[in-house]
Order: sequence, then structure tokens, then C-alpha cells
Amino acid sequence: MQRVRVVTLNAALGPLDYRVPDGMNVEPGSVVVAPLGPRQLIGVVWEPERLQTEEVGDNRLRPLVSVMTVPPVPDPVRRLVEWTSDYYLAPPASVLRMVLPSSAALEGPRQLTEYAPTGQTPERLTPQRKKALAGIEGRQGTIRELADHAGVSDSVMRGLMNAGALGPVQVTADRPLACPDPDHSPPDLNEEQREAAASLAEAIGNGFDPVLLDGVTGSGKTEVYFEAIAECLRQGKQALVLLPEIALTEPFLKRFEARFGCEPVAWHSDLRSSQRRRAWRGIASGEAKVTVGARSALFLPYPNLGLIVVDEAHEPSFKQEDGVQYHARDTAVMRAKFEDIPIVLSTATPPIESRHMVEIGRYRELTLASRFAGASLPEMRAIDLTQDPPPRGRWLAPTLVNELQANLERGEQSLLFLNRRGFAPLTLCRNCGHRFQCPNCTAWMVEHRLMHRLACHHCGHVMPPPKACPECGEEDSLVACGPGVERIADEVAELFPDARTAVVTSDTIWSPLRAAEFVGAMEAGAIDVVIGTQLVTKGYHFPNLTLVGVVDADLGLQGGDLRAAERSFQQIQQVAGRAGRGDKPGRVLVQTHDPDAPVIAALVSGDGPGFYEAETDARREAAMPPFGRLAAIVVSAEDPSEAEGVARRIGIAAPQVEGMAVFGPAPAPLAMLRGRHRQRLLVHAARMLDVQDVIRDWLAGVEWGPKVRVSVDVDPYSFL
Ligand SMILES: Nc1ncnc2c1ncn2[C@@H]1O[C@H](COP(=O)(O)OP(=O)(O)OP(=O)(O)O)[C@@H](O)[C@H]1O
Ligand SMILES: [Zn+2]
Repeated sequence: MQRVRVVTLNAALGPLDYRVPDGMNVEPGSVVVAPLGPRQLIGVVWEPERLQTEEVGDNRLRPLVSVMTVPPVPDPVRRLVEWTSDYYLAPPASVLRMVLPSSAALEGPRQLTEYAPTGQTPERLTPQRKKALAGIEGRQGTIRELADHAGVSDSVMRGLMNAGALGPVQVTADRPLACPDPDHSPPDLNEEQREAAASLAEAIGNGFDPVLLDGVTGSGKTEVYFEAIAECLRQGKQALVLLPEIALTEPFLKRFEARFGCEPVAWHSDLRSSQRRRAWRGIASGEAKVTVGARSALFLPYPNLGLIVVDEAHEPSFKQEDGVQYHARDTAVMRAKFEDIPIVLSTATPPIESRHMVEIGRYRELTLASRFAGASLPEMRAIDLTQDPPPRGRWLAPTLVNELQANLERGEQSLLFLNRRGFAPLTLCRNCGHRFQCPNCTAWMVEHRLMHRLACHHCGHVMPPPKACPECGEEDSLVACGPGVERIADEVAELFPDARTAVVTSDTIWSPLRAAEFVGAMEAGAIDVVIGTQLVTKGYHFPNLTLVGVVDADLGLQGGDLRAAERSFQQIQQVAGRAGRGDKPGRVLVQTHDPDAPVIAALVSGDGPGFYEAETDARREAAMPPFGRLAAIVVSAEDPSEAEGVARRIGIAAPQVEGMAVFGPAPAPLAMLRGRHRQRLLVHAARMLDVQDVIRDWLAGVEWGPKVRVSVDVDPYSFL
């Protein structure tokens, strides 16, 4: 009798053993359907020696139901699942769910109805339908695709179908994917780029090779790693590019198409289920040669991966903050290791963790020191708000306003950066001082005037701004305190009524399509001033954008977590990097109350190396990451005393281990989130300590009820 061990997609279950019925062929990695009580579960066959479970006698084993007709999950992916589960203290099932995220993809071949012009043009076609029919340009596709292509609504398309102008065609849902051509349109690289590109191309097919591609903004890092992708394609291998925001995928797809002749496969949360199925099947079969995606694309079962690129590798959004709390950059390096392939971490502002890996010889570094085509890096100046303050009730200093005016007169584009969504971060009653707080979180309600709502940025709770203060009953007494991007947009509109402005935040650019519209408008010169959050700081290339104003450079330094200064530096350096990327030089004005703060001083004087050295020394001295390790244990419950009780018991049970210290428990800074009260413990450990092992044993010795949640965040990035 053959028995197998199966990891199911159910996180509440450990691995389970089954009997393989006669005639069924399974191997490690096979995706199978297994019975559990009256239900059926999807799971993956695992090497039994790698995962422990309760032994069940042969006679009690139930037989597997079936094997799914998809390729087995490859070896390196199974190793990645084990590593991620071990390192981030998450159930293997939770990680495996990211490998098999679409149940539709696991089903067999599927038929799909598409529509194509029948060649009959019905009489009396409305002008709108006539235009839609022309807009199809003879294509075939689903109603939705045709509507998208023609720029009309689905119902117009359905009208055409009912009128007989479009007819149904049955096709397989798994249409062939376009294959990128490495020689479609190669760029003419400059000397520096050529060297870096050659070195990356050389690495393809030659084993594990982590590379930090450190190039100033606008130096052509993308062009350089595209050459590595081209080599990967020539060798018939798959490549994966991870981007930090799905808003960046759309411009990336266009750029990729210009270089390789067709779009890569995109993977992100905004895909429709049919697209997700198609992408997953193409990836798993090896047909999809290049995938670009958000962090979750990292776990997909590429059978033949040849290269991973992590673009904007400094971005904090690579850290997943719920579910499996993994860092996609670090996990990507592990995947590259299991696959035995190169990985490129591309960034203009390498994080201290990655720089350190270069210093100790684990990663190699390739540098691009200058901007492409002779464009110079922008000139950066601080505006001291204590000397040059904006008028009362305004946020832009006179110097910045003058520069904006000059830019508008020259017909050049400007960008104002403020990392705060909405109109104002705080709303209070002028009469009694009442502040609007989220009922579910320790957070202020943020006014969003465009949506006419107060919103909590932590849980999404929204309410209309009340007419009267709920505390004192005074009418029309609410005042907005402080600026958000919408308020800056209002200020620009008052100062320059003719300027065309765009607010760019996750509220306005929530999908790749909206991002594409924004990029189109910028490129067409239809926007004069962009007011945006961190969403506009990265990746974009607008040659006519010559002025960047940082509205509040001190903002990121508040809160004071471990990486606050570094993050501020990166953010301002990145947003500054949007200026002067074409033939016109760029200027950056940084508004601050403290021009002598090390971050600001380093930015203005261009002494990045000095800043990093000081930051690194400080971390080394305090044994903070990457020189020491941190893990946070967060205990939450709806009942504050339950959370407190369990947190206290965990604190008391903390083992005495050399090289490890435990701080807390204490109420988390975000003491309530989504209605749950939160207590935090912080574990600080020496670099060499297997802190996960310690925490696993430690927590195994403490019990808590079902209403309490305990989560461990290894290498935390958020300290809230
Ligand atoms: N060799 C080249 N030939 C033609 N165009 C190039 C070349 N190198 C760079 N460019 C162009 O210069 C611009 C900046 O390049 P790219 O976006 O790759 O820079 P980057 O280093 O990724 O910048 P950032 O870090 O700011 O995102 C792009 O429009 C790119 O197409
Ligand atoms: Zn909330």
C-alpha cells in the first residue's frame, strides 16, 4: 500500500496522511483532492520526512479522491513554503494558499464564449453603437474586453450583440499567451549600463547570485535588468519582476511591450477571476515567460524560473502586514536560493539591510552612477519654515509658490509631495474641542472632502461629516486641522485658478487602469501640478516634470520607529528623483522646520553616504537590524482585559535565553484596531540566535481562548 502525506489549504489542519488508491499516480508536489469527514479538501503531496504529523495506522487511512490535472508544485516551491512557514511562524497551509490562490485555475480545460463582428451591420444603428462597432476594430473577445477596447459600457456591446452585429464564438479559456521577443527592440545602452547589463546577463543560468543594482534615479536600471530578462528568454527560462504597487504595473506593462513586443503576464489583486486562472495556468505550465506582479507573485509555481527582479527594493510595502507576515524582498532572495538562480534588487536608495549584505560579501553590487543621456540629478534646497513661513491657513511657503508660478509660466510640470491622504488629518469642534475618533481604532477620522466623508485609514470606517458636533451640539462648528493632499490641491487652485491639478493617492489611483489614465494625462501635458502621496514617489518618468516641492519633510520623522529617518531619506530622495529626468534640469524644494536635522542636511548637501554611515553605526551600536533581530508578539481581543491577561501570561512565560531580551507587554501605539484591543511584546535578540525556535517553544507553553489572537511579526517594519 502506498501512503502519502498531504498539506491541505486549511490552516487549521496539520499535514494529514492518506492512502493512494491503486492506479493513481502521485509524487511529491502533486495537487490532490483528499477527503476529510464528509468534505473534500485540496492539498499537495509532501515528502513525509519533511513534515511531522500524528502517525495513523495503515488500516485507518482514507484513500485520496483524485489528482488534479495541473503540474506538480515544483521542489524549490515546496522548500520555499517550508522556509516561509518556519521563518515567519505561519502554518504551511497559509503559505501554500499563496501557491494555489485560484481554485478556478485547478480545474481542467474550460470553454469560454467570445464575440466577434458578424459582418452584418444592422440598419438603424444608434450613433453610439456605430461608434462602438468601429471601436472594436474587428477584434474578437469577451463582451467586457470588447467594451474596454472600444471605450464603451458593457451594455452598449450587448446591444450590438442583440442586434446581430456581434456573434458568439466558442474558444478555450486558456488561449495561448504572447511570447516576449528578446530581440524585439533592444536599447542602445551607454557604457555604464552595458557593463551592468552584461554582468547580469552573464549570471543567468549560472546559479544563485544576489545582486544589488544600485543606480541613481533615472539611470536606466529598468533598461539594464531588461537585458537580463532578455537573456533569460533566450535560454528559454521564466523571469519574475516584483513591483511594490499594483498602480505601477500598468506603466510597466507598456514599457515592457515597447522593449519585448508584447505585454508580460500581470499578477495582482485587481485581476478578474478568469484572468487569474489564465495567468496561473500559464505560469504553472511554464508557458508564461515573464510575470510582473505584486509581492504575492513570488509564491507562484514557476517550473523553470531563471531570474527574479525586485524593483524599488527599498519599498516598505514589500512587507506583508496581515496573514503571513512575510517580507517579499527577503523571501524572494530565499526563492532565488532554492531555485539556484540570480536575483536583482534594484533601487536608487538601497536599504541598510541590503547594503549590509553587500558589505559582508553576501550580495554583489552593480552601480549606475549617472542619469541617462546626460540628464543631471536635480538641485535640492531646504525651505526653513521658521524663516519663510506660509501665510496663516496656508501650507506652501512663498519661495515654493514663486517657483510654482515660474514653472507654470514656462509650461513645465510640478509635483507637490505630502504623504497624507484626504483633506485634513484631524477634525475638531471649534466650540468644545471634540475630536473625531474612529469607533473601532485608536485613530482620528480623516476628512476626505472629495468623497464628502470622514474616514479611518486603519479600518476603513466612514461617516458623513455631521452637521452638528456630537458632543456639544453646536452647528457648523467643525474645523479641519492640518493639511492633507486635497487641502494642498485647494490651495493651489486658489493661488493659480488656471492650473490643471491632479490629486494622486490610493483614493484616486486604486487600479492599474486609473494609473494608466494618470500617466496618459501627464504625458499629454494635461496636468500642470500633481499633488500626491508616496504613490507618486517611485518609478514614474515624466520628462517635463521639473519642480518637486516636499510640503512637509518633517512628517516622516514623527513616530520615531527604527527606520523613520532612513525611510524619510528614501522617500524624499525618490520623489526628488522624479524631477528633471528629461533635458530640462530639475529643482527640489524641501519645506522643513528643522533644516539641520541629519536627514534634511544630508539630502540638501548630497551626503547620502555620510547619512547612511551614521544610521548604520547607530543600528550597529544598538544591535538593531541588520545587526540584531527583532520580533513582535501582538495579542489582541475584543475584551481589553482578555488581551491584557494573555499578554501578561506570555510575558511571564518568557524564557531566559542568552542574547535575548523581551520588552513589554504594553498597549500597542495603535491600542485598538478594528475593534480589537492590542498588547505588544517586543523581542530583541542577537543576530545568531534562532529566535523563531525560541518563540515557538515559548508560545507553545501558553494557552489562550478562541477569542484571543496572538500573532508574531518576525523582522517587523511596523511598530504600531
Ligand atoms: N540606454 C537607453 N536608451 C534609451 N532610453 C534609455 C536608456 N537608458 C534609460 N533610458 C530611458 O531613461 C528613462 C529612465 O530610465 P529608467 O526608468 O530605467 O531609470 P531608473 O533607474 O529605473 O529610474 P528610477 O529609479 O527613478 O525609477 C526611461 O525613460 C528610459 O527609457
Ligand atoms: Zn478605524
